[in-house]
Amino acid sequence: MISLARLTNPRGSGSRLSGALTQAFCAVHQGRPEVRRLRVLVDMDGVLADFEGGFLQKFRDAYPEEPSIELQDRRGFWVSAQYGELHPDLCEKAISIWESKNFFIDLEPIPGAVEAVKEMVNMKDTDVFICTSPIKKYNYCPYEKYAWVEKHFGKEFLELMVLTRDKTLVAGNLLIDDKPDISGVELYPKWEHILFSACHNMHVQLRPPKRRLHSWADGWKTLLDSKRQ
Ligand SMILES: Cc1cn([C@H]2C[C@H](O)[C@@H](COP(=O)(O)O)O2)c(=O)[nH]c1=O
Ligand SMILES: [Mg+2]
Repeated sequence: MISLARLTNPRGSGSRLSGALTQAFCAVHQGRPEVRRLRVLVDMDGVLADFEGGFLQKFRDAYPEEPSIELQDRRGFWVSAQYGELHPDLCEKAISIWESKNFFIDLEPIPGAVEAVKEMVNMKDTDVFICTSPIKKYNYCPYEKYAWVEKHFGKEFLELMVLTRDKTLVAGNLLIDDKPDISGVELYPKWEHILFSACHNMHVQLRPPKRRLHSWADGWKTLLDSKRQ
């Protein structure tokens, strides 16, 4: 017979994920009502890792003669599109920056992000996943996204990684993400999208009831509580 521990934790790693499964299994087995857990999906670029700041610094280092865009003048999610409007060549030059080795691993954490997510994973009845879209040029990006999480959070957080180009397929209660429009094959994603403020989306007017998280110093715990039943 397969033991519960083996069923929920096949490699013997004491993860929070297997802890959640164990709790649910025990609750049902013992006839207790299962506690509704809150599942929070947290984006990486622009929410945990400072993509925009890292890009601007590396773009200026690589192309000192070219014009660049101050963070306060960024508009629209796609950096490549805004640089392409300055000059057609600059779209490709911008892309070359995040396609380069060490771009993703060198990104600085967004202020307060590491502390907030470390606290979030330890909250009662809460499951957290890091949900991020890799670029299609896969030489460095997926590897470095894992390495970044290990570097800033620790090995055990690798269990929480979800890499997908379509976040609508991932089920959760909340998706904290800096991209204003998140679309994909699922027309009715399970999550409520919370727009995380970033230089490129500051001027986006949200249609109610859409909500923002202005920074990790903003009330993220209140936000989570608003989704609990
Ligand atoms: C600004 C910008 C970003 N990308 C890429 C870089 C990242 O891999 C994703 C964004 O991921 P997230 O999970 O939505 O944060 O998009 C890009 O290809 N072009 C751009 O201009
Ligand atoms: Mg993002």
